Amino acid sequence: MPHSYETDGASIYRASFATIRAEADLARFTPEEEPVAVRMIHASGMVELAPRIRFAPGFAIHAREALMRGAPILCDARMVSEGITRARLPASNAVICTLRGPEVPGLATELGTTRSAAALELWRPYLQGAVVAIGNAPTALFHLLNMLEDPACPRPAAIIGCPVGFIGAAESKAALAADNPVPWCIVSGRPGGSAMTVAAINALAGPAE
Ligand SMILES: C/C1=C2N=C(/C=C3N=C(/C(C)=C4\N[C@@](C)([C@@H]5N=C1[C@](C)(CCC(=O)O)[C@H]5CC(=O)O)[C@@](C)(CC(=O)O)[C@@H]4CCC(=O)O)[C@@](C)(CC(=O)O)[C@@H]\3CCC(=O)O)C(C)(C)[C@@H]/2CCC(=O)O
Repeated sequence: MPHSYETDGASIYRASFATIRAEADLARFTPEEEPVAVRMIHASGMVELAPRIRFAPGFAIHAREALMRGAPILCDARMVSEGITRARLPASNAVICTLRGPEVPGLATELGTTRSAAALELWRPYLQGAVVAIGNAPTALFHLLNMLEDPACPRPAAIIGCPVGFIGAAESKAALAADNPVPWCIVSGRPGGSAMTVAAINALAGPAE
């Protein structure tokens, strides 16, 4: 007997968002933050994620305005850059991931760090006013914070810092929230990942559902 299931994509999205709004505690989010949190929960399948999603004051407004102005989106991993829905971007924004640049392995050896962290050195020409999306590598987020300690380093408009894992993820996100270099969004603790980070960008880029 064939399985019966919902086949309409738009209906699936509608039902998902309605379920999240019925089950997750979203009361503390501002109207600008709420659609971002909903889409991050949607990408993770976990309404329990809500208390871990944290925004610096004004993050959602700053990030959305930057995207509207045409800011580039700087991604730590291809899983992030590939996931961004180009049709939602308000200004045909450039989506940049430098991880596979031919110079990156050598740079990583020279700097004594991971390729994910070294690749951020290639962000410098694009960093001013950009929207940063770090969804995989804790070392990338730590490296960005170290770069931003230099007052001469260009400032992004907003940072989504949601690396995942057991080594450095919680610590790098706590450091971002504590250092407060520019408006940020984090998922506190070990959870995070490319999918949640992409979801945050896709929410900021397009209309609220
Ligand atoms: C230690 C690393 C971690 N990776 C994690 C989780 C995932 N990574 C995937 C993939 C395919 C990639 N991870 C790399 C970024 C690679 N991962 C690392 C590094 C060794 C170090 C980064 C760090 O610690 O900050 C990193 C390599 C590097 O030198 O920077 C990747 C580039 C490896 C590669 O293929 O060469 C690659 C990213 C490719 C891309 O998208 O461009 C996973 C899919 C794992 C898998 O294949 O099984 C998964 C994706 C998670 C996600 O949602 O993004 C961790 C858990 C983040 C981990 C760091 C923390 C830890 O606790 O270990």
